[in-house]
Amino acid sequence: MQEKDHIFAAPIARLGDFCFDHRVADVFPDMIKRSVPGYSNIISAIGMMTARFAQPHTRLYDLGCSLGAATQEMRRNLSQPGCRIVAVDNSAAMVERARNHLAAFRSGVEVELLEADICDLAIEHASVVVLNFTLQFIAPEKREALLTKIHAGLNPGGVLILSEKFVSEDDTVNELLIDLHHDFKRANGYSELEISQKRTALENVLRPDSPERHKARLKDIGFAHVDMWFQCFNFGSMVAIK
Ligand SMILES: C[S@@+](CC[C@H](N)C(=O)[O-])C[C@H]1O[C@@H](n2cnc3c(N)ncnc32)[C@H](O)[C@@H]1O
Ligand SMILES: O=C(O)C(=O)C[C@]1(C(=O)O)C=C[C@@H](O)C=C1
Repeated sequence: MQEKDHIFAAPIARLGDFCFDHRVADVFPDMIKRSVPGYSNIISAIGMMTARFAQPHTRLYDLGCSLGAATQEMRRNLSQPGCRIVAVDNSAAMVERARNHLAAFRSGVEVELLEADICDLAIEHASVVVLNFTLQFIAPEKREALLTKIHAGLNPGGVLILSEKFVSEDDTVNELLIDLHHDFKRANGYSELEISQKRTALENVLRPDSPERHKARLKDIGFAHVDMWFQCFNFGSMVAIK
């Protein structure tokens, strides 16, 4: 049985910053499904894009893998020979649970699961790199260096799949998308208190960029083809092909 997310259900006197500790890791599948519109569609599409873009004898990276949902979908869709998936997260609680999750599925594909900061990771011989709702948690001043390193580590024809929460550059649309996201959370059973306490806890740690900012940065770094392939409210996913 999956545990249900009640982390922000009761009033919290001293609300700290949101972090990926063992309490979050324990309820993470329920939390992300009820919080991110389109999450399961994005996971499926990561599998579909893996099938298309994986090149034989290359590495595939799942950066900020949490419990390994994207890793598992990549693994299921990988038929190219000699590939290795490198799944990385800097939360010990996530990595510990990801190890158990991934062990529950039989597969011939090699997965290397690392507890590490993706900003310090070497990225080499890559054909597919996934940042599924991870870049938004990286300090804004470190994002360009990380994306530049990913671009350098990708083979020609390789792909970066970048899913993020966005901020709209139009204030009215931004408010609308945030309201619609909160409606989505209400419809998924979150209370007003849960929504507002989580919003406050995320304020200092999840700093979204606009789609325009992401696109311009990826193009400046040198990706040849960049576009949004999915968006629902203020959440979406982009592809960037080298
Ligand atoms: C929203 S979750 C990602 C969800 C996951 N990719 C999925 O598809 O289910 C963000 C993850 O990024 C990890 N993370 C944040 N900063 C990181 C860093 N500097 N290095 C490695 N992992 C990081 C967090 O620990 C967390 O597990
Ligand atoms: O719950 C929210 O409002 C979110 O922003 C969703 C979000 C995310 O985008 O990563 C935030 C933290 C949790 O990891 C799960 C989902």
